[in-house]
Amino acid sequence: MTARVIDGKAVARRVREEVAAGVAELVAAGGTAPGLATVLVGDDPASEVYVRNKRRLSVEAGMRDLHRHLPADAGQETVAALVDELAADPAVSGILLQLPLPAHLDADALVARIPAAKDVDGLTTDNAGLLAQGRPGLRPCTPAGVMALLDEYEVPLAGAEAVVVGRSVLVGRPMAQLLLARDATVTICHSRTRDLAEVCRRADVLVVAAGIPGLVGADAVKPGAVVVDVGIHRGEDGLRGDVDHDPAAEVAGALTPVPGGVGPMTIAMLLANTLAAARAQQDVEQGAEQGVEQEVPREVPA
Ligand SMILES: Nc1nc2c(c(=O)[nH]1)N[C@@H](CN(C=O)c1ccc(C(=O)N[C@@H](CCC(=O)O)C(=O)O)cc1)CN2
Ligand SMILES: [Mg+2]
Repeated sequence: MTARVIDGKAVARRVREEVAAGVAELVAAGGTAPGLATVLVGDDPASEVYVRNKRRLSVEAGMRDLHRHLPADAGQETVAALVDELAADPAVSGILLQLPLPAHLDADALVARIPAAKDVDGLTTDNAGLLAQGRPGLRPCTPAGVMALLDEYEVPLAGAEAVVVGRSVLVGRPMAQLLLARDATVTICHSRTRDLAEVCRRADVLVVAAGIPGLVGADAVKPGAVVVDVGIHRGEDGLRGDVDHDPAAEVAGALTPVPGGVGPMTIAMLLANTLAAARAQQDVEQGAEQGVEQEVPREVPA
């Protein structure tokens, strides 16, 4: 068997087109184009590429690029002051603090300063708490992108065995919550899991976000399973993921490639979150003008 290729590039393009149509509709209805503030601290080459792509694609979707760049030696107070300034700026719909930050900075403390309504990365404890409680909120972009791919390919989730390898705040934990919200039976694996391959082989849906190149081989894949590879590693012969692709493709029913799988979805979902945040903020402003007491509506992007 050779696995069906899950084409993240194509799905991401379609999501971005839908977001662009949503932005145009918001503006045509008298609203303001969403403003995305990407914040890059330092000059990590991979982060520079990701932020450049986020900016380019946000502009292509009709958004305003409110990018800010700080030097690698910017102190905690300086970054905190910038986040506070963006938080207070009504032109800013969404704030994205590109990770990883230089090691001398306390990333958690900085993320905590982002208002939940502008947290287009879905990383604040407010948005994580809403997700944990199964309530609407802004969702982390990579796991939201994985869910959009699974839906696009009509992967059944209710009652399915889902295994997530990795427990990061950015991917593994929210991924497990999103699958749980869709009634999958979810297992989270990590560096201390005994017999990883055996646990993975139970999965109808296997999501690998461990950050270890080629960690998951064909022996860890149930025949016919849907395998989603979140890893991205730069080697001498190009990019590779956490899954040993070619052998796994002989066993899986469907598999995401690296590149061209989950990566492009991360940016597409960021744009969807930014549009949702802008809509919610502009609804609130209209509500306030009409004297209506209204809580910030937090939409779950498609
Ligand atoms: N604040 C955040 N920081 C980081 C996040 C995030 O979601 N929020 N995720 C990753 C990096 N990331 C976005 O920031 C990201 C990674 C990969 C891609 C992507 O399109 N990958 C392509 C390959 C691109 C290449 O050639 O390098 C692919 O897989 O096809 C987009 C975004 C860590 N930081
Ligand atoms: Mg630190």
